[in-house]
Amino acid sequence: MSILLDLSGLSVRRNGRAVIEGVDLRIGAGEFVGLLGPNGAGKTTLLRGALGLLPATGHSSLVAMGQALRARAVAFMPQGRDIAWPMPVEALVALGRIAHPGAAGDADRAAIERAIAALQLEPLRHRPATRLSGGEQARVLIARALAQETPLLLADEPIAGLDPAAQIQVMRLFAGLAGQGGAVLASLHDLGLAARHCTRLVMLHQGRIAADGSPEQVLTADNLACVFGIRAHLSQGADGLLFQPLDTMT
Ligand SMILES: Nc1ncnc2c1ncn2[C@@H]1O[C@H](COP(=O)(O)OP(=O)(O)OP(=O)(O)O)[C@@H](O)[C@H]1O
Repeated sequence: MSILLDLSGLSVRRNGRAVIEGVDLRIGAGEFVGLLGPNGAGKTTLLRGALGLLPATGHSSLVAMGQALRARAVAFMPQGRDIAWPMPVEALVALGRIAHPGAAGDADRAAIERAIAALQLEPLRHRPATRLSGGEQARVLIARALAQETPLLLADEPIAGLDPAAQIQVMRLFAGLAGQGGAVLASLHDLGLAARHCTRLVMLHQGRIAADGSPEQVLTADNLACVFGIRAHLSQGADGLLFQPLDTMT
């Protein structure tokens, strides 16, 4: 399995406080990894530190490769959905091709069309992106990241604010990217969708990895109680894993 992300001893401080501490994480081709953790656990900080968007100590293969190679190795969908300019949806998706010199060639056009089709944006393609709903804007930003056609995608809460059908479509899309030999690392709060669609889960707790493995290995009663403070039920149904939160521990 070729390794597309290699972090070792990655630590990030914010405001003088250690927010990510000594994270070791290797992600290989074929993996769709859900990055889980309660609010403030450090998911965004870990993603941004791995990308070199926040100063970090330790090793990140993405930082080590330098900016030019990185733009072809990884795409990033940030948590913030701010779209500043009223450019048409298809022009915004096309920005994903900036790392590929010779923009507007056939390969670029094809990549943009694939991304628009994957996120079902055809009816919106000529609309100014600033005049879309929050969920529609999220789909446009996922499409921009997909148009980059990198082997690795990092996505920070990509399905937040999407309706149930769009959430499932995006999770299937990411699983498909992994199935075709890419890799996806996505922070997620929906543990049910994470359990059903991710090949592997990484659970962060106070800046450290508390659990890393298959959904069954990670979503244990002990981990859910200790890290999330909830009681929940995980079972194997006819359609796959079913996760049901039941109550808080307090
Ligand atoms: N700009 C900042 N300056 C200082 N501390 C910050 C800053 N941004 C975040 N933090 C702190 O870093 C810690 C981790 O935040 P981070 O955003 O990485 O968490 P998260 O797991 O992504 O949370 P959420 O699920 O709420 O998005 C939190 O304690 C947060 O208060």
